[in-house]
Amino acid sequence: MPRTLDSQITMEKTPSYFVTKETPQRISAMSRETRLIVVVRDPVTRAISDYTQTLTKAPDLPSFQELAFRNQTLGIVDTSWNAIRIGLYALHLDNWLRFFPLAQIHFVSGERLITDPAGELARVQDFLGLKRIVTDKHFYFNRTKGFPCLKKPESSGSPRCLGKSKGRTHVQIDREAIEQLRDFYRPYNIRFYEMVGHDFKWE
Ligand SMILES: Nc1ncnc2c1ncn2[C@@H]1O[C@H](COP(=O)(O)OS(=O)(=O)O)[C@@H](OP(=O)(O)O)[C@H]1O
Repeated sequence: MPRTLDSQITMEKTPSYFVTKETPQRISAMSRETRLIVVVRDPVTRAISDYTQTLTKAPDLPSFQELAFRNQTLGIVDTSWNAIRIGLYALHLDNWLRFFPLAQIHFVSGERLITDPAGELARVQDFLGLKRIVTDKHFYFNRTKGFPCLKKPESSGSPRCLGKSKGRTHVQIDREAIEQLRDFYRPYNIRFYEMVGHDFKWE
């Protein structure tokens, strides 16, 4: 980690941290004061997004259903497939809570990050004890991209959207498989809402 002054915050972003068993212990050994920010979205949409992303790198991949279910007729989900396992937020959080208090972990809603980026960023800034510098005026909705993008500060530069790999059109998955996955995730989601004290309304 780079050195920082008292007035600075070091930030590091690695999506796999939240779901890697050894990470909480390692981060805690480095600094118990670390604050953690996790972006979570509906685990069913997340799994489809994950699959869509993998498919661009490996077009011969088996179908989503083949990977997601051990037995689709019986509705048995394959929790060993990463795209499914990552969405079991309550289980990953259990692991973190052995090393960090909940007050040091902030969950950003992936859905609201799209519909209300400034609102989500306000909560992140509050969590980090920062002044609310990033506000509504820093975002605009880009119709071509279909997502909010960053306006560049007043005079300099041009607007900045996230790259092509963010916000891809998802692979179409049949209704039945989606319902089966919703049923599968429901108890884990409810437990997660209870643990963090917030209902993300994934249904
Ligand atoms: N402003 C803006 N622009 C574009 N995309 C946005 C934005 N805000 C959130 N998102 C959502 O971010 C999703 C991609 O992020 P990832 O978590 O896959 O990124 S990472 O690869 O883990 O770094 C990506 O998921 P997909 O839509 O499934 O591609 C987006 O829905």
